[in-house]
Amino acid sequence: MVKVVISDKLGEDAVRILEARKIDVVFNPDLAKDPEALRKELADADGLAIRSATKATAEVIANAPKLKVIGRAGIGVDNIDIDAATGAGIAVMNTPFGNAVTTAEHAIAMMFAVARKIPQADASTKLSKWEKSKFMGRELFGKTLGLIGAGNIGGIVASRAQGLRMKVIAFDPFLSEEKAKDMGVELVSLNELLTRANFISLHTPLNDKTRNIISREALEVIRPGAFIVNCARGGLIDEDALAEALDDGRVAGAALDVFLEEPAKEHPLFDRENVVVTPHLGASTQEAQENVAVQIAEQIADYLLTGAVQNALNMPSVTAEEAPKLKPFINLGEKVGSMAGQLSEGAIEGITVRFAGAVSALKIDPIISGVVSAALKTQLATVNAVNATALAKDRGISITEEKTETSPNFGSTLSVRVTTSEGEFAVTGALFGGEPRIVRLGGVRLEASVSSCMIYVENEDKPGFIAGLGEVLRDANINIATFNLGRREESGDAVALVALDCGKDEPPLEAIRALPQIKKASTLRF
Ligand SMILES: NC(=O)C1=CN([C@@H]2O[C@H](COP(=O)(O)OP(=O)(O)OC[C@H]3O[C@@H](n4cnc5c(N)ncnc54)[C@H](O)[C@@H]3O)[C@@H](O)[C@H]2O)C=CC1
Ligand SMILES: O=C(O)C(=O)COP(=O)(O)O
Repeated sequence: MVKVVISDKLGEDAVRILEARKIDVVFNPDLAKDPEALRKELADADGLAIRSATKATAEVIANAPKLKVIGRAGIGVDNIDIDAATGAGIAVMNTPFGNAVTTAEHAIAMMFAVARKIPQADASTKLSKWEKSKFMGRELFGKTLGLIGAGNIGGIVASRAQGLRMKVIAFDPFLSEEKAKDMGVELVSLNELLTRANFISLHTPLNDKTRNIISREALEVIRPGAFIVNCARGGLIDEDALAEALDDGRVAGAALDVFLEEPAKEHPLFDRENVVVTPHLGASTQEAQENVAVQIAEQIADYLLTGAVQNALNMPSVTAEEAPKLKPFINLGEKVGSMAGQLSEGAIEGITVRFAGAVSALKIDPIISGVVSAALKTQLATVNAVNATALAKDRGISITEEKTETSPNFGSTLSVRVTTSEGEFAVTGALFGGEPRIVRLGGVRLEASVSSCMIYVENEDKPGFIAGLGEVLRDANINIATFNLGRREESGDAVALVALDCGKDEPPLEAIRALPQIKKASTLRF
């Protein structure tokens, strides 16, 4: 039975959806705080569903041998070691839209809260102090809001702020001028944003480029009296430098939902009058939590049960409708790619995948990932369909795709040409009744199914070869399962693809190579 561990406080709907799809669910939010217990639970788990409290570190991933998918019920994935997951062939998914409105609303609420000192006034009034003159605030109308990051959440914040008649500027190097114009947002440099904005709101992911984007230097040039709102990630702000800027009045106030270390039960910034804080509540509304729980449970179940991929950060998307159509071609691609990889000699420099016929109309990225992964497996132990194309790119191996709508003799064919330092080798396959068949091998036509232990032989097309090969295999007590021959021309070069019942035993390659007509012999494993 497929098993999914939920180690964070996800909405109950997630359990209901997974169980309805006959998945065994372990729902234990305490696991987020107990890495040892989490590791034990993950020893036989296929999926892991989390929010921000669980840290899916390289160590956690290394101890989860069956894990196939990590689903983040939310947006930020900085608590997941994506490189480690990719290396282990684990899909990492999030729910990019489910909590975006809720988080944008929280940022707007925090902007009001800090500008009008609402939490402080609330606490004081409840203590019967009625300090009306103490809580003089600032108006948002007509002020400039500077967004650092204007994607989903930043974009929603922009539209709400425009409704409040704020002027919105943004620093976002990945946002086009055209999109910014559509949003009614002026794109500026970070420096210009810091010097112009009355309010600054952060909405980028946390990564190596954005860590400490509000640095000590940034706080030195910030417009005096500006307010800072952070509903993205704690690591975006240098918290020590912010404390100093708040103390000397350069920053008028800060509203923080997120902190460098969470849970933040004690924090130097908590003592300050001009700081408003919430405990990472950005996504915490009933609506958002229902959305993300339902979405991630469906995405995880779809992936584990049908192969459909939605909102993955480390692999191409495949819809539930596409998945069953793609599955046989992914399987074919793996066989053809593996055979081409195993039969090529020298360091792989390029892989060309040619799609002919009906397959060319399908989504080919997942098939290419399967081909590349299988072809590289002879050279790279850690390659898998999730990391294959990235790994190939890293190593300077070119991946080329070619498509043609027609395939003269078959409904569809898939050809893989592997180019190496020594030359090139091409294999073509097709589906017969949904099963992979090799239909062309090194330029020679034949027709062979693929089995777990095979030998590939190139020989001179002369009488006596088959008898000789049969004798060698008989002497080794290895049964021939199927024998497929093809040749370039009469009495020219021939190839044979022989399936053997050899289990784990190695075929007697040296004896085969010693036969008089043999030019080349290799073992193939699938
Ligand atoms: N407080 C909370 O509970 C929540 C926090 N978040 C945080 O909000 C972040 C943003 O979420 P979305 O808007 O949905 O993501 P998004 O991916 O739609 O937008 C992020 C934007 O940041 C921009 N960006 C990336 N690198 C940048 C850089 N170096 N400088 C400036 N801009 C940069 C991107 O171009 C993009 O437009 C998430 O990554 C997450 O960490 C998200 C949901 C809830
Ligand atoms: O979706 C996000 O990125 C969030 O930060 C929300 O975090 P949470 O699910 O509330 O722990």
